[in-house]
Amino acid sequence: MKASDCLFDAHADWLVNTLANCTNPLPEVKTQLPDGTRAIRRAVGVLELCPPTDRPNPNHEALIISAGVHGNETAPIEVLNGLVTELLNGQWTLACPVLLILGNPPAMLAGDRFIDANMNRLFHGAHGKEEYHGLPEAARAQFLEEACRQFAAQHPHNLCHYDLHTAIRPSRREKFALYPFVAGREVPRAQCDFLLEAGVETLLLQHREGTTFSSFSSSVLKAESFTVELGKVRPFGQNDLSRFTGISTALRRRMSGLPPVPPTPPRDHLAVFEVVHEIINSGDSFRFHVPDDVANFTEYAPGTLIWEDAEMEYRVGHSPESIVFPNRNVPVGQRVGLLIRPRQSLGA
Ligand SMILES: O=C(O)CCC(=O)N[C@@H](CCC(=O)O)C(=O)O
Ligand SMILES: [Zn+2]
Repeated sequence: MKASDCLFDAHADWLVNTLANCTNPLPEVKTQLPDGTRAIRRAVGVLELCPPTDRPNPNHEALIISAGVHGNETAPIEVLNGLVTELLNGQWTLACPVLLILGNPPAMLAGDRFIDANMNRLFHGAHGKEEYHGLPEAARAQFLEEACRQFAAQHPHNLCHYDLHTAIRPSRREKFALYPFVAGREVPRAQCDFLLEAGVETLLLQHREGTTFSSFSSSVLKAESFTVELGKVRPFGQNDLSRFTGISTALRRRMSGLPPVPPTPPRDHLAVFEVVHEIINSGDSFRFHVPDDVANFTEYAPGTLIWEDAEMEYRVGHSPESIVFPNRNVPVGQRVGLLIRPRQSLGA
């Protein structure tokens, strides 16, 4: 029997198995690949793979790679599933322990960002809030946190987490990563090189801890974590996967333990931005003056009115500011968008 037949249903791959069982509490299944790699399906959409202990791990690292935390962001799901299929077919050999996650299977099946609550606001303990009590997405976020905690306890050194997404809007910078805020933390050079290798030429430094998956793994597990935006949201089967070869090649290189490649373009090519202002839906009187169809990284001139409510307004400050993730359709108290500006250096 093939390893994939044991982990999934016969003739199914990981994604098919995940979608077919998205509301089933699947039991844990363990198997071994012909090369000795241990493979554990911890739950629906959660796979842990560990090379034999005598195999070198040249980059001395462990990886958490997640996709599908938003169910309609399908390209990264297809990328990750493709890597799992190659690995289980023996096309290359795993060098480091990996925890691979398809975040929100019911939303993936529905083709929606989420079912009841945006799962990428439920991490870092937020799943325990009263308002989310009893929601399957809160239970899933809690489960994923625990799976990551256990993985991190076994592999505490050089743990990295890449949470792969695609954006709702088009973007003037197609691929960009967000670095969660942790006081005093600076972005390691090797991570910048990896982003460039993956074709991600823009980095946005977050300004405060959040309730995203990457913020959780960064703050709690001390991982080097990034939310990586790889293009635009499209339904399953409608992605041009040739636009995602950068990330899949770079992740395959990391998983198979090959050495880092010198950055092309050179490291200085990484454009770095910082958050100037986080726009929050303040309630009934909140008015957002950014049009619905504006692209990420659209720049606004000093003095432009961005939002107002009964008590205050926000205008762009002395230098231009760009909008990222504009979305007026979020619950009161949640993020409507970020205003950002270029930053001269990483400070690292
Ligand atoms: O395009 C959008 O408006 C959202 C795309 C998306 O899901 N982005 C993540 C970013 C998470 C972070 O800030 O690290 C999200 O909103 O959850
Ligand atoms: Zn997303």
